[in-house]
Amino acid sequence: MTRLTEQAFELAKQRYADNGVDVEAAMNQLDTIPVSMHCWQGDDVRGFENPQGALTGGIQATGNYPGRARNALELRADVDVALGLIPGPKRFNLHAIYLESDGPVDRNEIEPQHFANWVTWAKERQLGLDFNPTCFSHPLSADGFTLSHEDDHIRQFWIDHCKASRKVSAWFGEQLGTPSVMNIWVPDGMKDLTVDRLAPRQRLMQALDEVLAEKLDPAHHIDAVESKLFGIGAESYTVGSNEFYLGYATSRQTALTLDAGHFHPTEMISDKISTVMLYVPRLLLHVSRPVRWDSDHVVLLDDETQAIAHEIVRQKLFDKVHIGLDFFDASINRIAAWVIGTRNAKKALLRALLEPTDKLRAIESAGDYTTRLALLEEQKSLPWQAVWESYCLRHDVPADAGWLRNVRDYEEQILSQR
Ligand SMILES: C[C@H](O)[C@H](O)[C@@H](O)C(=O)CO
Ligand SMILES: [Mn+2]
Repeated sequence: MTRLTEQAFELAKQRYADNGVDVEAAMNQLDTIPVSMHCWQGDDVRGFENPQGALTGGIQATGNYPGRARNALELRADVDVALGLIPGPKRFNLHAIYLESDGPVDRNEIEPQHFANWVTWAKERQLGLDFNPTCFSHPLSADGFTLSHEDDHIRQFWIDHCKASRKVSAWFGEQLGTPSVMNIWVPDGMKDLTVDRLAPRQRLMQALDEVLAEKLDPAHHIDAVESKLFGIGAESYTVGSNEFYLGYATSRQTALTLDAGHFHPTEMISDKISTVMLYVPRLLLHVSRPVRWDSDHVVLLDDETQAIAHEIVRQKLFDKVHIGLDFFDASINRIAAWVIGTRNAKKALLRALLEPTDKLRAIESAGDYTTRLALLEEQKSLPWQAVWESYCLRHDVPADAGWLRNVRDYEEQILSQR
C-alpha cells in the first residue's frame, strides 16, 4: 500500500467511525459475500457442445470483439485473468453446454464426468460452482418450447436434461463443500397472440415437479427458478412469467431467481426482494443491466445495483441471497466486461456495508424524512473509494483502473492470437 493510500484509508476510517460505522467490520463482512461470475460472458453464450450453432431462446449476444474463448482451456485461462483482478470471494457459474467430452453428448445424457475438469479447476482456486441446465440453442427447443412442450417426447427430453443437471449440480456441491445453486430458466413462449395460455403453464408446472421430485441434499444443491417478461421471438406470451414462478417457488419452497432484465422497464428487482423473501426461502439474483430491453449489458455501479446491495445488507440476507451475474457483451473485451461488472457489484456491496443503517432506521421511524434524505445523499460522497482501494490491495488486486493494463497485456499476447 502506498503511503498516500494508507493515509486516505486512515482518514476514511475516522470519517466513517464519526458516522458510527466500523470500516474493518464492513470489510470483514464483504469477505463473506461471494459473487458468482457467469461463464457465458467469456464466449457469447456459445458453449462447447456446438459453438458454431446459433444462440436461440430469445436471448442475444451482440458484437464481434475479437478473442472470444473457443474451448474450455481458453475460457478457464480467460476467467483466471479476470478472477485475479477482482477482490474477495467469488464463485463460478456454468451452463450445461460448457461440458467437455471427446464425443457428442446429448443434453439428457450429461454426467458429472463431463464437468470433471471444471471441478479440478475450481478446487485449485477454492471456488464454489453453480449450474444451469441449458434449455435453448438445441434442435428440440427450435419451436420455442421445452419443459412446457405439447409433445410428450420433447417435454420428457427436457425433463431428463434438468434431472441430469441436478445430478451434476449436486456433485459440484459435494466435491467443493459448498452448495451449487442450479437455476432453471426456459425460453418457452409465443411470438403472437396465444389462445391457450393455460395448458403450457400446467405442463410446465408438472414438468418442474417431475424434475424436482428427487430430494437432494441441500448442503450440495439448491434449486432456483427464473421468470421472464418476454424474449426475442416470444413477445406475446411467456409461459414462465413472474406470477408463474412466484407461485411455483412459494408453493414448492424453491429459491426464486430475480433477473434485473426480466421485468417491465420501470420495475426494479431491488424493490421485489423484501416482498418475495416473505414467501420463499432463498433468492438467486441475476444482476444485469437492461438497456430498453433485457439486453444484458455489463453491470454498472448505478442506482439499481446499489439499491440491490442495500436490500441485501439492510435486511441482512447474507445467507439467503445468492448473488449471480448475468450479462454478455460481445462488443468489448470480454475479460474487461467480467472485471468491470463484478467489481461494480462488489463496490455496491461495500458501499451498502458502510451505511449507518440502524441510525437511518431510527430517523425514519421517528418520521424525520428530511434528515433521512439529507443523510442518504451526503453518504454518497463519503470516502468509500479509499476503503475500496485498501480492500483491493489487501486482496492483492489492483486498486484502481490499473487492472486494465493486465487485461490489455493479455489481449496483446493471447487474445489477439485467436
Ligand atoms: C444464459 C442465462 O441462463 C440466461 O441469460 C437466463 O438466465 C436469462 O436471463 C434469459 O434471459
Ligand atoms: Mn438471467
